[in-house]
Amino acid sequence: MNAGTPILTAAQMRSAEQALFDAGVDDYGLMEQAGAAAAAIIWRAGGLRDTLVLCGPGNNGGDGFVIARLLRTRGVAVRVAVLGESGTSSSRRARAGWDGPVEQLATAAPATQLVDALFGTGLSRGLDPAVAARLCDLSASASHSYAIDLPSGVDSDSGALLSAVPHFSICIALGALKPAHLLYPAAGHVRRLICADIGIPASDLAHQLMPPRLAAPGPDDHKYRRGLVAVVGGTMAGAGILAAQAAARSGAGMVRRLAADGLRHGADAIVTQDAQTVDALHDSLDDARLAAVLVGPGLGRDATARARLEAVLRHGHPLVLDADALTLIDVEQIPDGAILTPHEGEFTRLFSDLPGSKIDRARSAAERSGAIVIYKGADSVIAAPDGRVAVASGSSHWLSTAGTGDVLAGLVAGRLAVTRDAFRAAGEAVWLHGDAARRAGAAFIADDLLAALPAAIAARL
Ligand SMILES: NC(=O)C1=CN([C@@H]2O[C@H](COP(=O)(O)OP(=O)(O)OC[C@H]3O[C@@H](n4cnc5c(N)ncnc54)[C@H](O)[C@@H]3O)[C@@H](O)[C@H]2O)[C@@H](O)CC1
Ligand SMILES: [K+]
Repeated sequence: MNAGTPILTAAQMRSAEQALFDAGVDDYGLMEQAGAAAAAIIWRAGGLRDTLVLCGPGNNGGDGFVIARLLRTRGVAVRVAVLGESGTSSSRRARAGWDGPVEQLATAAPATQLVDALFGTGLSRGLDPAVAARLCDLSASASHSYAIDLPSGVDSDSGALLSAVPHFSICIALGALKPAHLLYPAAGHVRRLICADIGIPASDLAHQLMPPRLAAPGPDDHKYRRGLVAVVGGTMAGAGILAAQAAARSGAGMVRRLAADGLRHGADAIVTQDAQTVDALHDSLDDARLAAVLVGPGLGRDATARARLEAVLRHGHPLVLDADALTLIDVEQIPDGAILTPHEGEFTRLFSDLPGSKIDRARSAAERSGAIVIYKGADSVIAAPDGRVAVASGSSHWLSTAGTGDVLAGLVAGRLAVTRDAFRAAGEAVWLHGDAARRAGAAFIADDLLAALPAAIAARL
């Protein structure tokens, strides 16, 4: 998987900054660099619009003073309003560099553009209600608003809203992404996210999910080398058929649907095998060429479903567990290296007691189960047992419709068969699923994603 922009917690950000200072980087110099990067983005987006910069008491406020000074040198009509005194040496220096008037947040008049430099990663609790209300009012009066590093009031590590938070046109992340840039609800308060490079080294295991690089088949490829996928059917045939069709359009060489419902077809390219009985299912799974097996979509939750799941587990093929399989299985039964695709409810049933942010919980679940976990949602988090994490952003909210999970599960199985690398397959599948949704537009149904998949794949070759 391509390494995307790193995601750092507030503590990781502080140690990354400290490492720079230990290596001789001047701490005020870093603030100047951060402020200059942010000012350049605001200048490009906003030009000469009159601007109000809100500066808080910490280094986020310091960034605000640098931004104000630099915008003014470009001829922008800038005003500054503060909340309290500047409390760090760098922020005091930045404030001293601003030679314009300083207003108070409580009484400052609105402007066309608002720059929120009240709080960043140092926020420890929600804003005072009067301060939060003031921020929301000033933001509502502005036509464009910019959050410096983070919208003030969001918890950087979890993406929770600690107080009322307005919606921002642009959030300028400084040095690295923070979990709150990608995790909901905070992620929903920013229309556009830009990460400004200020020389923070990319050292962490968590990254934003990037567009994958896929390979087209070569001259020596054949259907088995490209990957044979089996989709285990159950009581609800439609879910398995959707998943099998997604697997068939994922780049895999061949897909078999091991049907429990007779021989109802989806696409003619999919081989449907009659595997109604557990014995027949065993026979079908007894094939060393199987590169990925998907079980769960439409499986059912009764004794027959459980027997089918246990048959699958006994064969030891590379596995994707989805939907009903995640409801039937216990954590200790999950084979090492399997891929799990839980939504919130399934995740909570399997791993109820895990603390922390969605990233923390996905990472702990992967470590505990030995599996690759795709913790689904508007902000899907992919975690591996070795600590690697990729977070997908910007997915279409139209995906919240029946059957899209079956399509994702089929895609995951297909990419697993192609790549034989579970973490990579998970990332590729989540990306392609999101891109297919973007291509499908509005009010689509799960079947429409299937039609969009070849173009999504072609775009990544
Ligand atoms: N270390 C550095 O030199 C750099 C820091 N950067 C900026 O610095 C920010 C982090 O700075 P800080 O650690 O100073 O933190 P913040 O500026 O986010 O805020 C910390 C201050 O706010 C107070 N505080 C926290 N929650 C509060 C609340 N709810 N109500 C009132 N006061 C509250 C704290 O006691 C502290 O005084 C980053 O987000 C980024 O904007 C960037 O300039 C890059 C360089
Ligand atoms: K801010």
